[in-house]
Amino acid sequence: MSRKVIIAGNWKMNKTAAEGKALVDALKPLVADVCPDVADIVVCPTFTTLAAVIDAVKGSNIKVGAQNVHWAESGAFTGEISAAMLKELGVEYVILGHSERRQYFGETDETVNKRLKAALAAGLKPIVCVGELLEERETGKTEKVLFTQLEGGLAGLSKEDMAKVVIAYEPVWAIGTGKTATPEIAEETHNYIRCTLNDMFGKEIGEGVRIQYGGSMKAENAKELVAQPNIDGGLIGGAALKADSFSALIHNAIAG
Ligand SMILES: O=C(CO)COP(=O)(O)O
Repeated sequence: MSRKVIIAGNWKMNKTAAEGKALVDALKPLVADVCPDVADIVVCPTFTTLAAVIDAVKGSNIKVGAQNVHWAESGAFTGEISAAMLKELGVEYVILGHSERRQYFGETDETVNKRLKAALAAGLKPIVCVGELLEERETGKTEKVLFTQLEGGLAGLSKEDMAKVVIAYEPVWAIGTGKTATPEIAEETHNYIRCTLNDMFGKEIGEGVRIQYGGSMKAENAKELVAQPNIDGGLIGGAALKADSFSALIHNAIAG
């Protein structure tokens, strides 16, 4: 099954609204040649930068995602943002369960699952992150960890809902470290994720789910990674913070 490439920039806690607009203004002409049928290009700014970026991408092939969403519709949840609030702004995608949220903010598979259901109910397209720690890989626990994250994070989803979900495989040891998983290691793990999704939701759904790689992906390694049969794009941190490096990465990934 052919799956459309999806390259998403996770800006993390970087870029004010003015800086985000400047980045998108610089990126637009550099990626204007990328046909929307060939690849989805997404940028995921902070909540406070979303509105400026949504305005700046108008008329371009760049889509916008948020970095988190709360599961409740509204209520006494100081500091949180609902799915309806994101939808109203014009947000299309939302990153869920990033390892930094798991590590620093108490995110669990259960809360990822609640956020995921709220995002889907509101019509947002979720990017669900999974990935193992270095110690887990070194002690042979990678598949067990990924299975638990997928089983818990995707619990109770219908096939129809799963068809709308993107999975991001981000080995925690490769995030921001400059250490990329080799294309072989990444493909082996993506293949495991694909097989797990096939078992959970049936092949007709699992084979269609896009699985991004994330962790020190850059222009230099994007082509080889995305050339792997089960790697359908990337979730990019550092290399997405500059228009020229992100554009080069996107073009190389599409060539993969
Ligand atoms: O965490 C990431 C994207 O969500 C990856 O970050 P880096 O590309 O900076 O390693």
